[in-house]
Amino acid sequence: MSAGVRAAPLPPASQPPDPPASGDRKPGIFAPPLLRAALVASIRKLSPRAQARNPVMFVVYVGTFVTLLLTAQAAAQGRPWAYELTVTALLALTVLLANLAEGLAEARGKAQAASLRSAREDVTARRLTDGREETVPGALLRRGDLIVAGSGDLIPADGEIVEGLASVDESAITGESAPVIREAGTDHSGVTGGTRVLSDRIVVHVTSGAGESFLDRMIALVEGASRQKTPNEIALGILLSGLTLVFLLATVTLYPFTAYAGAPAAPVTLVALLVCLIPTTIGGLLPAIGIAGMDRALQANVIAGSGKAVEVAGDVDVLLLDKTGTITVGNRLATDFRPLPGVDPADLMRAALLSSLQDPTPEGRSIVALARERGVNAPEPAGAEFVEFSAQTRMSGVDFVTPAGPVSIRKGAGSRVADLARERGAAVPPELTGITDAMARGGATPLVVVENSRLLGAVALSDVIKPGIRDRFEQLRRMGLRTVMITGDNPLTAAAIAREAGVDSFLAEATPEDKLAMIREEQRGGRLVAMMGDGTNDAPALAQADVGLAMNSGTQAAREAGNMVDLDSDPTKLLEIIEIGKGLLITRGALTTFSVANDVAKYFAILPALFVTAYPDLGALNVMRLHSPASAVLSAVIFNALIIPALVPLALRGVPYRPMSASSLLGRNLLVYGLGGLLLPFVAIKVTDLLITPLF
Ligand SMILES: Nc1ncnc2c1ncn2[C@@H]1O[C@H](COP(=O)(O)OP(=O)(O)OP(=O)(O)O)[C@@H](O)[C@H]1O
Ligand SMILES: [K+]
Ligand SMILES: [Mg+2]
Repeated sequence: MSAGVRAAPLPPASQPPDPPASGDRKPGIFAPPLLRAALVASIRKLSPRAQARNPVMFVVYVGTFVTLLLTAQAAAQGRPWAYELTVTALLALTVLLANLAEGLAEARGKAQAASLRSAREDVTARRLTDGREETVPGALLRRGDLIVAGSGDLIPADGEIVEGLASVDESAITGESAPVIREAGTDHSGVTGGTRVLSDRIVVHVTSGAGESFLDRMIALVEGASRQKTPNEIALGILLSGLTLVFLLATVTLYPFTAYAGAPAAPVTLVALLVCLIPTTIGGLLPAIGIAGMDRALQANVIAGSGKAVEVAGDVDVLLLDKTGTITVGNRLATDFRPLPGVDPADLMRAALLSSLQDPTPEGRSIVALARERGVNAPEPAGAEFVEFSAQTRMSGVDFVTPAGPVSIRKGAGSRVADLARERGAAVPPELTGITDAMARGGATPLVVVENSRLLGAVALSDVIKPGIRDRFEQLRRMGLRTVMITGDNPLTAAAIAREAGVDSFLAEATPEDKLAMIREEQRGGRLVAMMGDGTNDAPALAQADVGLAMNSGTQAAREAGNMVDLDSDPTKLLEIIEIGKGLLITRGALTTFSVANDVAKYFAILPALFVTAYPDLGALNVMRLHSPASAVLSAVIFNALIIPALVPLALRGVPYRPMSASSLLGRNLLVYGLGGLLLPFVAIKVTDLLITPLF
């Protein structure tokens, strides 16, 4: 198998566009092992320090102690205390259930991360010290170490290949069984701990020691120890704390009213009322929603550097995408040779072939294949010096010496090669633009070939638009995002592909510096920008973008510059990340709406019942006809506690949504979650009241 891979190396960037199904890594939300871990966590989170992180739930926490004291007081004074104790138990349950929601989210994230991590444990490493090889446990590796991995070896740590080339089985990380080629000095030099070398030998510069790989960092983030609140979470937290304060004042001022009416409300009842009124539902679910966003990124095989990165993805306004390999399949293949008038087609094909014999890009290899297919063959000239393609020069070629004199062949972007031909003293025939424009308008990339000072013609490189990409851009547009295609290709080809793919705009003949400038420009206009990349020259742009998704196969510089890494190295993953980010923000918004609507409804459900003794006239308002003030309060507190676990699946899976503009989405969610949140408590509290009435 490895021999086959070697004979026909796979272009590393041409993995299937569709991410592997992630269902196999997704355990059920209440799966027993997760539930057990979450239960333990929910007890551990009872410490005052953990509770103080969440102001809304902290009020419930303090309230529980207050009602406990009131229970003890009643018992000490010989009064009945069953009602007090029940309220205390229900408030404690509320705190525990909120902890459980967070614990479940953490357990899920940890389970996913652990299944990724298990691949890399107990690996031995062949470390190179002063040219000598020694075997050490993988856990002892440090950043900066050099290791050797040969055929069949597991790579013990994340790193960058500094010497050699190998085909690597990354299925342990990506779930993708096709081997990929990783090579020193290219944009595919990154290797990940836990993947296996199938053939050849590589020397790897370790970039993260034991416990500090991307994966380790993500596990720590999910585990909460190093989890920090995101800006949106902090803003919402302040809003919820404000609401809590308002309700606290409202509840406290109720007391004088009831006292004045001659039937002072019991302090326990006031605490219960307060807990029902403050936004405990969203307060309890908020951490779980944030963790779930990171979980979902991990399920998509994307490792996020922080929760903020995922969240920002949901707010992105502009998406910058590469053409070749992102919008198109990336296997740009030579499909035609078009000689200039007076040029023998065989001369064009021979020159194109010679200049490509050592060109390892898919473009170069396909030119060799097409020329041979058309019956042209030429051996590599002795002493040939290959000139590698670079995005700066947009050319590649070969120089060699024949008995007749030196020969210099270049092939590349039309404008660059025409300039070069002029420099070499050639006149550029007017027919050349006709040939290249015709190719470009059809969406192909023309490569112009020049031999010494003679222009020969052009090679057409055709690429195929990825299936389904048009629909995805359409979806993004409906969500209010703008897509911009950036390409090193000429404007005509760019325009043709842009039109076919349905992107909003494009930037052609772009250098890596242009990318960075464009991101800055958008950001100056107050927009959030997402981009993906894999090369060292993408690193500045990845660092500048608000969401920078680096390919795992990319260089170390790119992986460190971005704030996310895609283990599948699939450029279209950016679209998925944006959907995950949007899902996170929408879920948080929907559950906040639901929670606040709930609280309002509870207010109207309980108050009339409370005051009916003091003000019998309020009986008319008591539309729910609850059994008694005590049963009304208990029903509301029971509902308030149980709604938290009931919404855990929604919080973790995310609110289902269809791509649409922010305003129509807001309208729709207000209707579903606002109206639903208003009505549900009435029904649920009435049913609970009926169920517990026999106990009175
Ligand atoms: N192997 C090659 N040899 C010579 N010229 C090439 C080769 N590959 C590409 N080119 C030329 O260089 C141009 C720029 O290539 P570059 O990789 O920077 O951008 P691209 O692949 O066209 O677009 P994208 O930025 O979307 O990947 C191409 O449009 C083509 O004209
Ligand atoms: K509440
Ligand atoms: Mg390219």
